[in-house]
Amino acid sequence: MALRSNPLRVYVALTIGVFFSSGFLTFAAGSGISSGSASGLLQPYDLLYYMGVRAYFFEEWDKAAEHIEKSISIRQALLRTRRKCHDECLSAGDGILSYLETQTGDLWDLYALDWVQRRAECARFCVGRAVAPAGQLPVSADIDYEFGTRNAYNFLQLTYFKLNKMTKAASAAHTFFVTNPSHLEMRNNIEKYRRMEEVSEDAFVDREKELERHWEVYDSAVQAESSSDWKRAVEQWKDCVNVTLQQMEECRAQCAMASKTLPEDEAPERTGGVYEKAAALSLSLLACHQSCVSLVATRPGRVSSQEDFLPTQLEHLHIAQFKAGDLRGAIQTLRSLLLFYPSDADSLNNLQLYSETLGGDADASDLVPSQEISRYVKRSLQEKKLIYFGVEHLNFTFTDPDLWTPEDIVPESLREKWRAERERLSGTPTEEEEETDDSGFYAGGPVPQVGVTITMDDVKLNGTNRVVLDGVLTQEECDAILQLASSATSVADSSRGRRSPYTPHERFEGLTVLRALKLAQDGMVNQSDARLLHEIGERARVLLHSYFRSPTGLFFAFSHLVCRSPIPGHQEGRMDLSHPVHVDNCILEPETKQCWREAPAFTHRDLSGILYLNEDFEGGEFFFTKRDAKTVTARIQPKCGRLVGFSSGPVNPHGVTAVTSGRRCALPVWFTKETHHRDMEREEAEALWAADGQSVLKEGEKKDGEGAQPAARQGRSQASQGRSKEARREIRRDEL
Ligand SMILES: O=C(O)CCC(=O)C(=O)O
Ligand SMILES: [Fe+2]
Repeated sequence: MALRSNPLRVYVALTIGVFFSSGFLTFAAGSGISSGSASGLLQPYDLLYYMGVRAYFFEEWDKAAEHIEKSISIRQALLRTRRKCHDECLSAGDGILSYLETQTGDLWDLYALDWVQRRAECARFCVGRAVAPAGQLPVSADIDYEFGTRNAYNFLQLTYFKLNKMTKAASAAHTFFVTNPSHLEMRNNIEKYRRMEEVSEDAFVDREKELERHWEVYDSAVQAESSSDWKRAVEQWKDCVNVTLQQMEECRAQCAMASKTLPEDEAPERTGGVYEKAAALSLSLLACHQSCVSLVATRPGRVSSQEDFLPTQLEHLHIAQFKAGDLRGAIQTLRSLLLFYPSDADSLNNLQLYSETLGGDADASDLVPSQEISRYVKRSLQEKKLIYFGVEHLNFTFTDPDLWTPEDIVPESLREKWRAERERLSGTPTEEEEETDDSGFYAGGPVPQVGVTITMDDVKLNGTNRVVLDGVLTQEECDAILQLASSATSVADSSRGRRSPYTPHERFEGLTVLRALKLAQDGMVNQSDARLLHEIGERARVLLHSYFRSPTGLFFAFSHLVCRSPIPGHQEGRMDLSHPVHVDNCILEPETKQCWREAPAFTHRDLSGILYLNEDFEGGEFFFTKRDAKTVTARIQPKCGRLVGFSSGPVNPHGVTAVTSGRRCALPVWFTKETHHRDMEREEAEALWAADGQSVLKEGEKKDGEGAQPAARQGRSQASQGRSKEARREIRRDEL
């Protein structure tokens, strides 16, 4: 599992550390919390999860499986309970509704917010009957993240593998992979499970499928549509709308109990008195409801939601109904769609067309919008109205997830503010925005190594914070590293490498410093070559740190020697890239030119470098583009000793053209300014060398005179002493 760059690995280890030192787990174990429901009430699932993870790190596999499974099932039971309570409390506080009809102005808002609270209280009381008090407390953001990213299944996968329960391991692997599709190691693990005789195809089930059912229906609706099977498309789209509405309810049901704090810590002028605090609670509950729009519209493993999710489905549905000859259905669907966009010209035209085709029958009373959609839109508008009241008067912040919200829901004063903001922004040319880099790097510093030259700078590379340096390695050094790559590959796998994660037409071999060291310890590769691999990375670090005038220390975030080679027989008519255009620390959306700095991107990477080792291959050219991922701004042909460096952010989208013959080897290096994101695997290698009496750091210092980096060096050596054990644990977790 390539979790080395995932903050979570650190998190798991740290959490365990904290628990140990506070004696919390000892207390928990002593107090007999070993099952989910000793008292008949649901116990806190987060505690069980921690216990499971602890057992995992102690390699107590049976216990790990038991606790983690229990925490998953208790969490699911908790979600079900909340849903049941949500449904039971739908009418709570409805007495207040009659006041609402008669009140206006601030009093209306007061009553409305009170009504929101009554419902939430009812739900909390109801949940209290089934869940132990500790289980009712909001879980920490870390636990939310663990379950949100399905990391529990990541642990379960290896746990079951160790227990030799391959079917369960495969199912856990698949479940994790659904939300982590770029997880290279899990993909490889899944391939291994597929090759196992005892694992049948049925094993690859998504254990969390219930929550994603609407996507399954969505995809089959699209499929029916693309094969022009209109009758089936109608059924599937109808189903999709219904399931989406249900998922929305599931999601909203969790809000009454979701983590939420009274804004006590905020400045008094912001939170005011009791009324403001109570209002803030109700508002955050409403905002939580609204956020379900985006959550439900985000596919597992994606970061951005599908905009206008429900209206889009209605759009598809009415077209399918029209094609299938169900004009009455089409009219009804269009009327539902018009609830979202009442003045949409296309919908109105279509409505007219359908009505004319149908003759005078179109106004029949049964052709009204669907009740569910009417209720959905009405409720959403009510919520938005209240929320915008809070935005206007109570400093509440809210990002509306919908595109269809009518203007008049937003108070005039807010609209005025937004207009001014838009005008201010529209004066800024987008091109200019593209070129600003807030990384803190500033290209043009000195290059502190004899023989290294600056071949291309920002001007020649048409961009910001980019450089090409030559002469970083000698030919002998390149040859030694290439030899290391070959030896490591022939040891690792007789089929010479795995399929590339970026293209099916290439193989991809990766070698980290730690792996090289271990191979050297086993006598499979030269010890001196393994050390050279470490040392040249360090050389790149010192050069780039200096050239980009980094204001802080730079730590290795990750690095591995990578060779790419074409798979014979898969080369004809290749249109793909060896590495598609991407940005190293965010997810590039070329259509909008946005770059999302969020998982699964390696968001902590700040500076990137690629140190090339050879040129005897075809293709494999490195190129920079603009944010559209199309306009190439510079091209660089790899060769021995050439180092491309650039800041890892959105000013530097880049890619690699297809490697069509030969074998292209390079050492990508990524650096972070944040010490806690540094690469612990690399540190473990350093610690092992140090324990062997071979001071790698000293050698690095001699070579590049990196006296200017005390922070980095200190960080590394401290970590070598204190954290190598954790690092080893983490690595174990990655391997099958
Ligand atoms: O190999 C190269 O030239 C670039 C690789 C790259 O961009 C990456 O691994 O992120
Ligand atoms: Fe990259």
